[in-house]
Amino acid sequence: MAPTPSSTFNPETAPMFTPSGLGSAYIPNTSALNGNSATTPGMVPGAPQPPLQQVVGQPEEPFYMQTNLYPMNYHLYAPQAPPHIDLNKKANERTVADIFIPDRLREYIQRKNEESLKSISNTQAGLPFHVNQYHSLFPIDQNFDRSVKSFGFVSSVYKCMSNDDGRLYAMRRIEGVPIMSTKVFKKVKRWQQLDCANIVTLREVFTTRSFGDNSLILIYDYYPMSLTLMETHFIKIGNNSLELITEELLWNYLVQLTNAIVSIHSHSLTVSAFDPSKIIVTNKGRIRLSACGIYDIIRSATITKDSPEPDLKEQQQHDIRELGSLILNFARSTAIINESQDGEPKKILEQLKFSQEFKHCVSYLFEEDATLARLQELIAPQLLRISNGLQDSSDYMESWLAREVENARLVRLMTKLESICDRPERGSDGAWSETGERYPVKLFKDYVFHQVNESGHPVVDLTHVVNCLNKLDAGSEETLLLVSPDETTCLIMSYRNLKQLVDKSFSQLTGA
Ligand SMILES: Nc1ncnc2c1ncn2[C@@H]1O[C@H](COP(=O)(O)OP(=O)(O)OP(=O)(O)O)[C@@H](O)[C@H]1O
Repeated sequence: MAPTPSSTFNPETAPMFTPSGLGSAYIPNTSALNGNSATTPGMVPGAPQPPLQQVVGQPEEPFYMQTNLYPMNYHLYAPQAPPHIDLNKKANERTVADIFIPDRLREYIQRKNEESLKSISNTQAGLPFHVNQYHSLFPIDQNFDRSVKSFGFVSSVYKCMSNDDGRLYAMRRIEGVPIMSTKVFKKVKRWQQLDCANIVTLREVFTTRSFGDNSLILIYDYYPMSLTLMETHFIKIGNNSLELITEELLWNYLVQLTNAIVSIHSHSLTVSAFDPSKIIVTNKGRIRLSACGIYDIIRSATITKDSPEPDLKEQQQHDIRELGSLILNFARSTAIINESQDGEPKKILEQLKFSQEFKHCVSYLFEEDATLARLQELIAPQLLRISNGLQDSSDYMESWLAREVENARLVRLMTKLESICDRPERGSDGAWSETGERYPVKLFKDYVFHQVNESGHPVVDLTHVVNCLNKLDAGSEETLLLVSPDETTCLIMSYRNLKQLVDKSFSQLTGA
């Protein structure tokens, strides 16, 4: 039967515990999940609490310094979320799953990782083994569409890996662009300098014959599992359900695209076209312009000698109208519009069930003298709402990141335990595992992972496992009784001593 650890910790006599690297941070106590109901910050569960006057009686000393008198609760999980994020359940409502990343978030991240790892045989796909330093090409164009509607040339997108830095990139190949001189790349440097959260960064542009033709290649940052706005709202791909278009969503898009356009214009560049198949959704509600720089290159490559250089101001004004058309088209797709009113933005907007502010803002984009400065004023009230949502989302992610940091230290500890115990090459060395310093570690592993009940049936209790590993990691003074499987050997040890044995054995293995 599994022995029960006895708690003999005495805070009066225990040495001060400040694990290296963790400093003396104040870590408040947590919950029933941690296997205790202690409520005083900085106290070990079950330990007597300091008398109140001890805290009140020394006002000159800050509270966190007083907690140094007691071992920190490093074997406990830190509380998971800021109070305004409703993750906190009552102690009796918690399960061990609560200390791991929520299933939906985990699944989402895993699917992204799987997407990043997808590969295909180059010969089977008829793709080159490498294009300059980029290799492992994988087509991410789900439509297998060879139309020339977007740029006037056939284009395709591949995921690829760079041999230079081992990172994944999105490679856009455009077939047959007549590039006669490097002059057509004159604006590329400016595009590369853009640093905006709503623009996919352009990394490199070159031409290649690797595909057996003259292809123009543009290398962009890669966002796994992203879909275009068209695919998100209008074209069903695989199991994806089409997302409903609401006013809130369109405000969201308008704010993000305004951010992109402001950044592009500030570099004396232009968007040229707000094509919904060239805007990708990289996360819930997060959009990015995905084909930056292409229109400039194609325009320079196909321009005839006598055509005048287009006026930058006019082109930027055109961008604002294009943005208006994109948002208007999305808005009108939510209702059946009287076709006779077609073409008149104001008349179309009148027929839609959107707020007056929204209609006013969208119709402003079609005015002759519309400016980005005024547009930013019109969308300002929405910014607070959107910024609030973004901050909540970032807090939520950080809280789960904090959990994963806690879990990651257990993985490191288990790696140490696994490396130390049952090493086949040390089988003949009795001092290594069976009788020497490693023996308590081996018994501890049994105690943690191989519990059985009275009838000898396995007991799998994840809370017990997590608790024990956390206590070992923290080197808690709590003692536990370790019993050999044949019940002939019993050892009473503290987690602190066990931790020393684990560290010593691991150092011996690594030769540290
Ligand atoms: N930087 C990127 N990272 C990850 N995926 C991307 C990136 N850029 C585009 N994609 C994805 O590649 C796929 C193909 O993009 P593309 O621009 O070719 O769209 P399309 O609808 O096929 O348009 P076209 O008809 O012009 O080929 C889309 O699913 C898009 O989400």
